Amino acid sequence: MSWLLKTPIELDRFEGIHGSDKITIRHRLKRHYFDDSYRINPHQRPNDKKLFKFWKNRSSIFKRINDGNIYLTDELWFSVTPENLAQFTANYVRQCLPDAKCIVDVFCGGGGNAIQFARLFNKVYGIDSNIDHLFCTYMNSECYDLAIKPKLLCGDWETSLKMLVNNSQDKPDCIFASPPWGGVDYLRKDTYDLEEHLQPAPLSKILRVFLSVTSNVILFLPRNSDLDQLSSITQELCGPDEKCKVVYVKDNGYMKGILAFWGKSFYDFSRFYPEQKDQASGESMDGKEGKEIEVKMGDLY
Ligand SMILES: C[S@@+](CC[C@H](N)C(=O)[O-])C[C@H]1O[C@@H](n2cnc3c(N)ncnc32)[C@H](O)[C@@H]1O
Repeated sequence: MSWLLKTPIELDRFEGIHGSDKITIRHRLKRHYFDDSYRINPHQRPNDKKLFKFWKNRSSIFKRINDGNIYLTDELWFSVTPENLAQFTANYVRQCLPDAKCIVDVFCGGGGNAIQFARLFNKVYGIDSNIDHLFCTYMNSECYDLAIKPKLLCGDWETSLKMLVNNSQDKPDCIFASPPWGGVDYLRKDTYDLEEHLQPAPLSKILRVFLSVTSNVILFLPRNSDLDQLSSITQELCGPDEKCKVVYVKDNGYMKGILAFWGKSFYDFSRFYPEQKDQASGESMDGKEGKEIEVKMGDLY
């Protein structure tokens, strides 16, 4: 079993794994490394036909995917945040929080967002309960030439976040999360119920936990999310005067979802995007209306 000792995986990039979990996780990571599990051959269609449309648009997921060094599980094909959008989000957070050092990406998946945050912030943590996804984040970070690599925590979102806050000297300045929307059927209904369908917990629970750590929170949610619900949950948790800013984000002309922002630093949208005023679909800020923006490469550099 000497290969167990020789893996080039930097296990110290995986934080807070302990006891028997630690041994299982290390073993899994090493096995994936030596089997080269989940590496995408960009020229070969996925076996599952349902993934075909994602494969056709693969360079919008990771622009470097055609170099052959990107890793995805079947689930990640449709859940990684497209690179333009992840880049836009990271740039926007950087502009709004110029002094921020530490960002936590809860539900980090294959690293779409975590990688873009790591380009701009000193400390980035990624949390996910799926070790195969964390392996993909690790490998994908390698091919993005990052000076700062995300630190990864494997475990349930709430326990891992608490562990991070209690055991680390880094105080999160902002939490970003792209929680699972419950599969590709999320558009079947006109309005997406954020309390009933969001996983792994209702919006109010996720938001309550996040806001107990930092007042700067961003969630990536379905485009048909119930905005009245967003508004009432915001007021219930933050008080009647607090606001949630909603930005509708498009990529390639296609509406990908909404970014919901909590925290005063995120309010003044038009300061950064005066040219987008004509596209605004409302005055935003109270969670009932939102602005719409086409995400482009190079925004906010
Ligand atoms: C939509 S994906 C995130 C995609 C990510 N933003 C990216 O760009 O790659 C949601 C992730 O949540 C993770 N997840 C689901 N339930 C979880 C839980 N209870 N605790 C932690 N992670 C969880 C899944 O494994 C999945 O990787």
